[in-house]
Amino acid sequence: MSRAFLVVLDSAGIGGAPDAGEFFNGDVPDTDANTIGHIAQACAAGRAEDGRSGPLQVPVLASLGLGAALEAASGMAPPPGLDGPVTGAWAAATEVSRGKDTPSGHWELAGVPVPWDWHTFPKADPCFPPELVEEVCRLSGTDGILGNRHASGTNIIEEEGAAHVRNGRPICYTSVDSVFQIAAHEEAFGLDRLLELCADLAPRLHDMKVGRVIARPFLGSEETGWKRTSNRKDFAIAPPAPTLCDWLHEAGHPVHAVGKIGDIFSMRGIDDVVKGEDAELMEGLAALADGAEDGAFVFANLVEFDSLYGHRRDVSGYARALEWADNALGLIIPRLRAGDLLIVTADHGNDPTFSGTDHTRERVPVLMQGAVPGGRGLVDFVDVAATVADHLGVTPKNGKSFL
Ligand SMILES: O=P(O)(O)O[C@H]1O[C@H](CO)[C@@H](O)[C@H]1O
Ligand SMILES: [Mn+2]
Ligand SMILES: [Mn+2]
Repeated sequence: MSRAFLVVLDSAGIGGAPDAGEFFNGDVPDTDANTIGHIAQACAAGRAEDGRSGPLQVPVLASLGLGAALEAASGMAPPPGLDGPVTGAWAAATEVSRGKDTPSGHWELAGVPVPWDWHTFPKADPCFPPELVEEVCRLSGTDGILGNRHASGTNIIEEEGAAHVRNGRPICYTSVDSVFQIAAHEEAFGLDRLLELCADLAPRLHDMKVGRVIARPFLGSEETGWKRTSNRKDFAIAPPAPTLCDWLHEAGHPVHAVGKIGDIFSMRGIDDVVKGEDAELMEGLAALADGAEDGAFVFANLVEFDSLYGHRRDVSGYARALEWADNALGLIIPRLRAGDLLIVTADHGNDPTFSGTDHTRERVPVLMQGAVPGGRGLVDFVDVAATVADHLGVTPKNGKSFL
């Protein structure tokens, strides 16, 4: 029996979402956002020269069909670096869930579109209701909170880090996503205390249809600067129905998660999880390519495209990360066995050339190694789940297989 590997490059969208005009960064609709397309254009124009140079160098993703998927999704002619011959199987997928966030994207890729409207907090200052603030204070034993507004996570640590270390109040903030995020110093506040606070708060926020409470621990000082650590933890609402992980798990297939996947699916239908920074996750993925059992499903998320570069609007950084991942995937592919299927995709966009600091509503690439080569054109997110299930001999509960 063969295996299936589903790798999500978090936020690597390819533009063209038909409903992008209904999603915003500040006052600007996401209509023209195109994460991969705009990064490739910036690279080709010499506008992404920090730590790298010239056209985007992603020969593996390009030969799997990234440029073709980009063109099918958005009509953009593939820029230099994405314009070579295609030998893989590819598609461009459209999302229907009403959120441009990580859980919506992943659940729908796993066969379960989100049936509800997420609760988001108003772009006001303060943005959280007083009862919620009281609950945070009660649970954390503090006399107030810091933040209480929409913010970028790295900016708010700059703004509130010193006060936090002085008065011990947790830094609470949100974004256009359905999230309640708490940043706290690992030593001054305590990592375990932060994780416990988030775990205790999560049920109340999930009842409000807030998708995630996210612990954002950091270290450092005002003098040396602040740095977020990889001890981030997402306390996500559970998927509304059994997902691809459950379909396969119930049919007796081992399911291995890499990265945030365990949190996103509340560990449902998942046997074990590899954690760490993206470089460690990529090593974990390579080890699973070598060692995962026959019939296994390996589901990986690489988050740093989004967290380190997309939200920070860092075009060179995003391009460097894509080039690094392309090289690493090129080393993993030869380690796959005959009959294995690898799908590389994304969960939403986060165009680093775009206005604001939030995700962007986009179509995503579906690049396949191990399927019959050729283009499948425009498909649905749920078709990815159907394809993986079909490949492993399990009848999909949703979607159409590409095989
Ligand atoms: O700016 P940071 O803290 O990275 O936050 C970002 O990360 C959140 C969860 O992925 C998003 O909703 C966005 O707010
Ligand atoms: Mn994401
Ligand atoms: Mn994000």
